[in-house]
Amino acid sequence: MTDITPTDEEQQRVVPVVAVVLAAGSGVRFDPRNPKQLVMLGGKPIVQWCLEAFEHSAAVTDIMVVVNDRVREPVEHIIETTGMTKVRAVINGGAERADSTQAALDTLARFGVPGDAKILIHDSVRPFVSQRQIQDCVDALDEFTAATVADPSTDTVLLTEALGDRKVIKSVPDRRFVFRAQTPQAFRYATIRRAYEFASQDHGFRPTDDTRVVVEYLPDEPVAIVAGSQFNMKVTTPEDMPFAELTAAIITRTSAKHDMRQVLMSAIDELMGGSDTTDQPGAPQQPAPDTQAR
Ligand SMILES: Nc1ccn([C@@H]2O[C@H](COP(=O)(O)OP(=O)(O)OP(=O)(O)O)[C@@H](O)[C@H]2O)c(=O)n1
Ligand SMILES: C[C@](O)(CO)[C@H](O)COP(=O)(O)O
Repeated sequence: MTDITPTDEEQQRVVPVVAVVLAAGSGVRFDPRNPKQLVMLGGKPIVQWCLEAFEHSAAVTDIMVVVNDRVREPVEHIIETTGMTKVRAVINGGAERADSTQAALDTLARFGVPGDAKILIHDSVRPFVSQRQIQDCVDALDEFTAATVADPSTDTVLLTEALGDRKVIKSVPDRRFVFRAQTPQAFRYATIRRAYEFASQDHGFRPTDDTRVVVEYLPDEPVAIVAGSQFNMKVTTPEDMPFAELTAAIITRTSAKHDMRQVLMSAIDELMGGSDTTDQPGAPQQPAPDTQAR
């Protein structure tokens, strides 16, 4: 494992924390005529939920969005009209997910991002990433060079092989060790860059996520698991929409209640002569991690 213990001088420096939001997919399994990253969910496009989560994160310093020609204009419109301040670039992706990540890594190199920068790569179609998950990814990189949000499998997973024209079970992994990969997937820049350099020599390699690139090509670098949840779902097919709509409605309601409590507490605070009520019993609490106000 690479030694990433910072020197005193390095500790004084602010390490960039860059969120890369991948939105260059064509959503074939959803509806290729209707890019899913732009589909409205609880009153705003799916990609906007993700962008706002990173914009509001205290840990994230910069955001890069990876798009295709079809979605570029609407995505730029969202960034402009919502007044996001952390988006540094909207770049073109590639044919496959890994090509889009590669495009982001190349752009970061051109920007001169340091090797110890923390890079969080996120699917634009996982709208409900929580502030806790983002922060836990950032923190995990103080100990590891790679980490991924993942959710323990509640299903028993079957690994299969072909037998004639059927599939039969080859093995059944112990469920206690089985997790479902989610995003963000987080890396020190030098680590993910090196893994992708190796992968680029291997033309048949088609990873569906970024941690796999580290697992395959840098097997000595452990990839830490960060707690995910079922709410950090990916919108993959139209069947995912009812659950997504329900989750969006719950978050919007919780967030509205939270805002109302904030207004009331400030009013009370003013009436009481300006005492700080935010740390006292009954002071407004953050909504539960998975339903944090965005
Ligand atoms: N060439 C690609 C392919 C995917 N993605 C992004 O990576 C995430 C992966 O989610 P997935 O459900 O696989 O998205 P799509 O590739 O769009 O879906 P499909 O495989 O059904 O076409 C999405 O945010 C997608 O926009 C990307 O930026 N560039
Ligand atoms: C990165 C990912 O979201 C992890 O669950 C996933 O691998 C993305 O793409 P997929 O094509 O749906 O597997």
